[in-house]
Amino acid sequence: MSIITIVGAGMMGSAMSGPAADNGHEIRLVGTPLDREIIDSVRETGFHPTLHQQLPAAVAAFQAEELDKALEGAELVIGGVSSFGVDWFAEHVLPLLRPGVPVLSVTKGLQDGPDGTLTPFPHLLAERLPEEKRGMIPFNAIGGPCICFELLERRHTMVYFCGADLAVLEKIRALLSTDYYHIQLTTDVMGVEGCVALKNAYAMGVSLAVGIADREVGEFDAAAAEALCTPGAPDRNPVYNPQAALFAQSCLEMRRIVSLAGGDGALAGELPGAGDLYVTIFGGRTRRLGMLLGRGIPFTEAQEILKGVTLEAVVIITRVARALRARGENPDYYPLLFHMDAILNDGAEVDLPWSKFGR
Ligand SMILES: NC(=O)C1=CN([C@@H]2O[C@H](COP(=O)(O)OP(=O)(O)OC[C@H]3O[C@@H](n4cnc5c(N)ncnc54)[C@H](OP(=O)(O)O)[C@@H]3O)[C@@H](O)[C@H]2O)C=CC1
Ligand SMILES: O=C(CO)COP(=O)(O)O
Repeated sequence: MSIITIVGAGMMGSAMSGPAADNGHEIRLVGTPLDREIIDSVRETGFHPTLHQQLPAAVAAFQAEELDKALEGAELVIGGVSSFGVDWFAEHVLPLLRPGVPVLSVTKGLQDGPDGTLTPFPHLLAERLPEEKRGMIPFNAIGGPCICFELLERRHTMVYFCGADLAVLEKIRALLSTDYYHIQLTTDVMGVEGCVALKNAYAMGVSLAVGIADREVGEFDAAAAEALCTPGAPDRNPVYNPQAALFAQSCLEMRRIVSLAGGDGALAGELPGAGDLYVTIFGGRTRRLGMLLGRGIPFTEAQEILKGVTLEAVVIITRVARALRARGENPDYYPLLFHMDAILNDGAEVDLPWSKFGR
């Protein structure tokens, strides 16, 4: 039995309590200052209000100000924030980490630099460690298709754990592996993290086709809004050829971008790329944004409709398009990405550049 501390009580961080509990560990779930109500609820009844699921009995909940106490004796720290919470994590959590205790993050995203570099979060966090702790904390991440609800329902789920040191990754796998949580290991952090961040961007791109087809059903009214914004609602006008073509184009562009950034581009056709793209198109939140935009709803209006929903696609599309521009890359090599950037950042209408797709 080990102590595992999860920092960030959002949906995915909290869902990691499933495999941790099934391995018999003591689990401490710490909220960010924004997670106060979640922590109150978990403390009172064990119920997680955004996951709408009961957390395992082994979970003890802590408010943000109890972070130091929750980290005492921990053998693994799981970072549960979204890309919007990475600065908070760097500022408030990094200074409290104990040397030698590994971090495993669920966060999917990349940070771009002025020269067009794309940095995965494990590298970014390592750079932001206080001087006296540099090199003393191994940062690792989880990448791959894993919808939080299903992990907590103990559905078969296969992911990668990535980090610089295979021996550390082996130890973390031993803490969390179960007969339903299948974990592969790799030291290709850029490959895995690049793919899983980019799939959020491209899940929006593929879902544009669903919204475009929905235009044929009628005006954008209450029924259309419900069909497009309710998780799991069936498509009103199901069409698959355009989605399949966009899916393939997404894999092609992900391969090019990940290779350019220094990762193994082949992963774009495997679990972190195609696998995670598939699950996000069918089960993720990003899908709703793509469908609304495809329906012809301007981005600012779509944002308003989806207020409160975590949408990382917007950030990743903006950052990666900016990085590719900074590198002087030919936009015709990434036509779907640049079209998505124009829709979000220049108010462009959805008009998929079909003639530019393919090799
Ligand atoms: N949901 C899923 O199925 C999966 C998600 N992921 C990844 O896991 C990460 C978390 O996603 P998920 O749990 O779904 O998202 P949630 O929105 O449920 O949780 C996000 C977490 O980050 C915190 N956070 C957000 N903004 C800030 C901020 N500005 N300062 C401090 N903390 C902040 C949240 O606090 P608060 O809730 O109060 O905003 C919360 O603890 C994402 O990067 C996502 O891509 C990976 C695999 C699957
Ligand atoms: O990353 C995810 C599944 O692996 C979840 O995607 P969304 O952010 O679109 O919900």
